[in-house]
Amino acid sequence: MTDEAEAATGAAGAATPTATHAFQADVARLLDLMVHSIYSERDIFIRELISNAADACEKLRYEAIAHPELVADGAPFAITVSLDPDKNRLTVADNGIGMSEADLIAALGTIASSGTKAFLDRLNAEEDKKAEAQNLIGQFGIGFYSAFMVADRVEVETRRAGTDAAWRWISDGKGAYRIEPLDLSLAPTRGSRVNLFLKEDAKEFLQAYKIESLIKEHSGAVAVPIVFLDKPEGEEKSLTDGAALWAKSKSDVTPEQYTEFYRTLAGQFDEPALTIHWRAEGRYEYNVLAFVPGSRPFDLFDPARKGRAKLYVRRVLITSDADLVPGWLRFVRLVVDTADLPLNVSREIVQQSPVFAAIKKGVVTRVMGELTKLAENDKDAFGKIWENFGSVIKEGLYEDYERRDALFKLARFVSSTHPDGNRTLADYIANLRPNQTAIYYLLGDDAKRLAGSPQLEGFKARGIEVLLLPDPVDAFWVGTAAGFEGKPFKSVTQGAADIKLVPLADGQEAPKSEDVSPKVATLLAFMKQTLEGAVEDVRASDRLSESPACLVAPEHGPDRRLERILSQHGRLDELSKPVLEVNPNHPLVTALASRFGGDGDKAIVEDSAWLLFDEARIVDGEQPKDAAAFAARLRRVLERAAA
Ligand SMILES: Nc1ncnc2c1ncn2[C@@H]1O[C@H](COP(=O)(O)OP(=O)(O)OP(=O)(O)O)[C@@H](O)[C@H]1O
Repeated sequence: MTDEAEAATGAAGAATPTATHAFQADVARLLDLMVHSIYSERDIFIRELISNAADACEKLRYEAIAHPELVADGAPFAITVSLDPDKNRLTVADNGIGMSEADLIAALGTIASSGTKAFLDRLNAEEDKKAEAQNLIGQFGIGFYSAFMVADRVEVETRRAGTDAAWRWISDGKGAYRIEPLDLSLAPTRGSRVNLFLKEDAKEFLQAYKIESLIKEHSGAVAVPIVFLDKPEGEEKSLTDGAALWAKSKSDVTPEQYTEFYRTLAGQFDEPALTIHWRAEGRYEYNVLAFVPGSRPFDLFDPARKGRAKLYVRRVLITSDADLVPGWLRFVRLVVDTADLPLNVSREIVQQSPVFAAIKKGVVTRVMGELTKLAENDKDAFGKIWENFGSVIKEGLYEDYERRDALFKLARFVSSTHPDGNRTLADYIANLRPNQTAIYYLLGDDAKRLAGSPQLEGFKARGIEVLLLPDPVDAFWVGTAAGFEGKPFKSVTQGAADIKLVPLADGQEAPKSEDVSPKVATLLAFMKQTLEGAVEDVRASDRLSESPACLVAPEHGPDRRLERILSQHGRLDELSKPVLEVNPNHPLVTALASRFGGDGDKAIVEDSAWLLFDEARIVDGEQPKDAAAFAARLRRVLERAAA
């Protein structure tokens, strides 16, 4: 304990005794990792503490709108980082909101940071946890607890703005922390001081040049000025001015500053894939700085589908969680600052105002415009964005009717003829075959497996391109979209294939399904009878050329993939029966047709009908209908073949 700490405990301890609290189990686990491991990326503690200090200042700036007395001392917001080499101490102090005793218990004993939660989830999912942690830690905003990577004791001295009580939180990061009252004469006037007593192997963080360069590198874009003191009673040195980057003109901002700012904003430590910075002028005026991340944020597929957008009104942070982009753009990280919204109403009311709606619309239009421009001018850069976020942007095809056409122009697809992706619908239309009347697609859950689907064979033979749609959202937009450039979307697994009029790619004439031999027709009728209850129909196919059979949905039934998704989510009780399409020219089918007759042969044909049906299910990614019966049939057929 520091000298001051002892004095304070002595002075105020009599009135309110020191209380010891155990850390929440998850925190204890996290701390154990911090305390016992040496991380190559432990530098990050400084950016985390500065980011908390900046948040504390922004919170107070907001509260002071309704309660100006909270900042009556008139001290400008600042973050001070100071070193005391004799005491082995590094301090990050702020004059922000501060914490009450209850705040301390709620904030510094539990997992508050979403980044920390995600980090722990990843660890849970990994086998070799510690080794993995080392690689991961820099990518997550793991918050306050990162202090224990470099400190063997942390003391937080804090006073909630506007109150007359101050507290000291003390922990060595080993399972418990204590909170004791702090004499006001030793406490900050408002805000917090986070004192780190550095570990033996972390003395490098007492070197002024090291800390200065870390702060400039990681926290240069923080919106509160940062001051540095290399020793007690040393001279204050201003490291950053806390000017709002978004309010500067583009020519005054370097790419490094944009990247730093993106990292603080996104809590993600890669490079932004696209930076969009503009000032809107006209009816409403606002500054926007928006980024498309270089990689997927960990919460991209959270059911809440929330983004991270900061709304400032005249430099006062109103909320870090503003509803400024629709769900399908939730990966865009952005700041909007405007003078056109009122400051003296609640966060909720601000976001219900027509001005807010107009800004939101302006933001979405601009982001869409920039994405479209990038797609035209730099295919590779756009391709990377699409790879990370295409499956999210496609949600807009379903949800945002107004922007659907613009989104269709943006969308990229993998197709049967272009397995590497990057196909636009315009490319598709330019590649239509003679007499082709629709844009064909195949839904599934894995583009690679889709590429091998038997349902594609007849299309391939005719050189018809088929879009392979592997994302769950595809099943929804494709079912509601009217089409593109006058061509409807049509599933290749639904109804009869209407491709007879399209000539084969090799110029040969395709056999027609209606021309099947009487023997095959009899076989199909028998198969239908055998599979009764499991299929709606058994019929000759136009879409197969190599495989003997496949399953498709009835003409007016929903796509089978859509049905499966709905049933997995409990929104459909019963799947509709599929149609088994059989290739009338396949050697297996013609052989079965000619053997069909005697009683013994009937048994083979029965087994074959079920096996073909189950095989088609397996190829579609499903289980055989009855695994034991499937195994018995397969064995019987193999025994015969081996006899
Ligand atoms: N300097 C500070 N002033 C006031 N409160 C603080 C300070 N530092 C931490 N806190 C409180 O402790 C909580 C936990 O901090 P931590 O850094 O672990 O997560 P976080 O900052 O909430 O996470 P995120 O990085 O996702 O925003 C904060 O939410 C805040 O309430």
